[in-house]
Amino acid sequence: MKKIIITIDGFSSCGKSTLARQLAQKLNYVFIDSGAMYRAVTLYFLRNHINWEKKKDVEKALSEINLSFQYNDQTGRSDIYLNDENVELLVRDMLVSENVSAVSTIREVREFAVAQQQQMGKKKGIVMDGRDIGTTVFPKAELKIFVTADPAVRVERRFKELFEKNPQITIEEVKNNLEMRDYIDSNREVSPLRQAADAIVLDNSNLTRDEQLHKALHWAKEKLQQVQHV
Ligand SMILES: Nc1ncnc2c1ncn2[C@@H]1O[C@H](COP(=O)(O)OP(=O)(O)OP(=O)(O)O)[C@@H](O)[C@H]1O
Ligand SMILES: Nc1ccn([C@@H]2O[C@H](COP(=O)(O)O)[C@@H](O)[C@H]2O)c(=O)n1
Repeated sequence: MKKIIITIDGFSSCGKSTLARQLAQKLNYVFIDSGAMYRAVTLYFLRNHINWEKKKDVEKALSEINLSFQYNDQTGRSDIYLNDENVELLVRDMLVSENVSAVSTIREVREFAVAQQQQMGKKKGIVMDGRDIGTTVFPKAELKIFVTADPAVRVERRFKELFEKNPQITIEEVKNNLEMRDYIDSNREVSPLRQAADAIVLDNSNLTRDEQLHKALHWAKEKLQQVQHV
């Protein structure tokens, strides 16, 4: 059976990774959270005090970074590794969230990440979520989904998730971070967050996780049927 590439883009915290992970599981496809790659690069820059305003420092730092995803038996999910260290939890830290969008504006960082993402999709059978997956990484993807949700709903969902790990966190902190990232991501020069012209929009403000999966799975099955006849 022929396989396809599915891209899921959208604003911060609208449920892209949740949907992409579940969809990949149902289809027995690879799931890649491209945001985790930008987060891991940011973690490396912060830890090593890299001055990311300086192109040479960025290039040297990138040459020292190896990113990979490895399956975690305990969680049943793929974790991001930075130079053989599992940093899946560390990259979700607020300090990383505060800096990741600035780091993601850097052309060299994007070229570094995009080249690896395209390599991962060579054999198709992949669901990748992010900001520029349907526009830049896989512009010819068979199925592109652009997820949206009401900003207040997005803040509430992310707050609920982070509060469980850190009861000190405030809703203002979460709201400011989402707004800042959405602004930088949408306004950067290289590969800004955009809805691809051929993407299907999925507003999940009032949908459960199961309902959004059901819709996406329906679109994926339709696409799969079409490509078998080509
Ligand atoms: N339909 C839904 N209803 C309620 N909560 C949801 C729904 N979809 C996802 N969530 C929850 O919302 C939060 C954000 O989801 P997720 O991490 O998948 O978003 P994202 O778009 O990948 O975010 P980011 O780009 O910021 O990493 C998570 O806590 C997730 O469990
Ligand atoms: N394709 C992508 C994916 C992510 N980014 C940047 O990384 C940040 C974190 O991503 P999450 O999906 O984990 O929220 C995001 O805010 C972007 O700045 C990107 O540029 N391109």
